[in-house]
Amino acid sequence: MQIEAGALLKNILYPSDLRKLKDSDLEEVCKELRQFIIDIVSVNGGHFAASLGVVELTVALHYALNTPYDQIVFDVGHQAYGHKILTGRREQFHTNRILGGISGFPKREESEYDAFGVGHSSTSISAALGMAVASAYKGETDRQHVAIIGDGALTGGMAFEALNHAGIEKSNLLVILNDNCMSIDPNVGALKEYLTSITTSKSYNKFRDELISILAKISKNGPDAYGWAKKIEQSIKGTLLKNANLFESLNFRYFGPVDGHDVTKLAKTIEDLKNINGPKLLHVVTVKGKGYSLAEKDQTKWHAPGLFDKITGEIKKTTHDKPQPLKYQDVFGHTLVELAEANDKIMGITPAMPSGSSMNIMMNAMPNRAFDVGIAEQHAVTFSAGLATQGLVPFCNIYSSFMQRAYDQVIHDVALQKLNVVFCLDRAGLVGADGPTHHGAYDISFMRCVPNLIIGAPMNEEELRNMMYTAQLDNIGPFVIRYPRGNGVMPDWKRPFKALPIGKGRKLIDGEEVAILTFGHVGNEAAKAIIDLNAEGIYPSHYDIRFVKPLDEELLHEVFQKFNKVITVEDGVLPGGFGSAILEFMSNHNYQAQVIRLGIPDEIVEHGEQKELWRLCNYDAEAIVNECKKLSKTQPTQFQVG
Ligand SMILES: Cc1ncc(C[n+]2csc(CCOP(=O)(O)OP(=O)(O)O)c2C)c(N)n1
Ligand SMILES: CC(=O)[C@@H](O)[C@H](O)COP(=O)(O)O
Ligand SMILES: [Mg+2]
Repeated sequence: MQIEAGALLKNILYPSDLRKLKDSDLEEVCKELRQFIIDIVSVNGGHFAASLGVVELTVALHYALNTPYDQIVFDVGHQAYGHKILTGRREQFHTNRILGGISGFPKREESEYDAFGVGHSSTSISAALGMAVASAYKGETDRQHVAIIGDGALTGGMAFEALNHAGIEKSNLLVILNDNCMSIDPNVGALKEYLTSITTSKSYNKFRDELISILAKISKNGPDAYGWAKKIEQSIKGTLLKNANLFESLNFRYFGPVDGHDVTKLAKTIEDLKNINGPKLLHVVTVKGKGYSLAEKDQTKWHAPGLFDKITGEIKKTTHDKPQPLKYQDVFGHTLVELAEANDKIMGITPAMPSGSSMNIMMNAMPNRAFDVGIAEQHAVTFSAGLATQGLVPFCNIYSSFMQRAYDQVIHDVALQKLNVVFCLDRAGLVGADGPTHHGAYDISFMRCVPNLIIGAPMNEEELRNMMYTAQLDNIGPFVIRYPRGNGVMPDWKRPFKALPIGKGRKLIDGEEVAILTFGHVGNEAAKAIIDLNAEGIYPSHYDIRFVKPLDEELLHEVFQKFNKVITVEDGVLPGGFGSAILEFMSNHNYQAQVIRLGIPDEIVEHGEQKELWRLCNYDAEAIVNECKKLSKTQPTQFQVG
């Protein structure tokens, strides 16, 4: 749906158009931009509050800088909607996150204004520093490089690795810290408390604005003046902050905190900072959800609210004929509390996703036993390992794609030491509208090759509960449980716990001619397919393999002794995945069969609705029906592997 932009915004196709306006027009541009974001996100969905919070910052940056020559790197990128609208994509913005439409995150192939592809957090300072160093090397002394990083993203270790490096480079790097005291949930940690303390330091704030513009003016007048400027700055800051500013200690010149909603002042400040060389950090204070009062009040809910009525603020429920089963994440959250009530060794850990993972259920019920450690996946894993060394049973819940960050920790700190950490990988498989940065595509492949791991995927809520129950029973070493984004399939999910035999699958349907082997929730697609196939007189067997490691060899011998036509289905990449594990088994035991592997192909899968993507990747019920029909017609003269 096309939505009309305001009178000024309508004439801004690119930042060069914005730069033709007077600075007295900027406030109106912000108003129109904010309204445009509200209009489209309310009918289209997507990330909301973060983009509203940086409207002024975005306008000021494109006004003061010479983009795309000057480069802006957004951290995470969920706040870049204003940037997209101002940089040639206003007319496509209604396709945001829709199959075939523009991406919800900055993406290099989409626009030359998107200096760096993002989605995962805490990368902006490293990337912008790389660009700044490259520019210096190429003699592009006039080029500006800006990293915009939120206070949440700054809790990620990578951001500190980059600050540490940038502090000794002379490159022209501006880090803008967008401080709104929020991650998706309220931001956490000592750093957050530190930022609050400098934001509220009255004595320092008194001097800040004057200091920035005086420095910029003096700096412009040559190297001597620059030396004087530095001295004045150091003595003022030294007195006021007693050399205690974290960023100053890392050789950054620290400016701020400034009001992130005063667009003209922001534009002037950014203009001034262009004249100050070396690494510098501008601390900007904003309100997440600014300009939409409901979002300002409940920032977590409005981080990505789904569709809503922009007038009443009512969030629209997806309409279904009958009540939907619970989301897997909620089954996890409630089950964890139930288990923790009975087992006082259980602890909960999430790196910055309390609401997304439903770890907040345990955090509310047992605040001393559940931790949000910030956007710090590596730390989350090794912290869990530490807990496990003391006989506790940590349930460390990490989205599959964010777990990519902590791979060495899984191997070095958990698997090698055979520690009883339970990894719950939420959002495993294709996640939908967030797209390739967030698809939990790789975990089966990258986990399967690590010794000592047990890796299971529940086909439904009852199985998830039983896997979680089994994982905490005995000290059985690291246990990975992967499950998808979205709803389960059982209305009555809360069934009594049963211990599962580790490495044992189950035969769900005893059929003939073709065996369908599934791993996890995709088993439900096979179940649907089998109903359709039966109607056409085709009766395949269905095995829910449950554990990709260790594999149920006994069950697989049964399969390959009976069938020479096999389909494997998984919600993960085919290279090295579940189907590959089955091929390895066949090869190890000299079985020959025609095997069709269905799953995510060896290519980047873009954004779209989950079901659309399953269709596109050919592993939904329809695909299983088609492949099964093809197989059942084939009379193999020669065995093939597909
Ligand atoms: C590595 C990684 N872990 C977790 C996330 C999920 N995530 C996306 S945005 C966000 C909060 C970011 O907070 P902040 O940087 O302060 O931005 P704000 O939303 O406040 O503008 C989190 C935790 C992510 N994108 N990447
Ligand atoms: C930007 C980001 O990384 C998160 O906001 C992510 O989009 C959350 O995904 P879910 O909606 O699946 O929790
Ligand atoms: Mg924040």
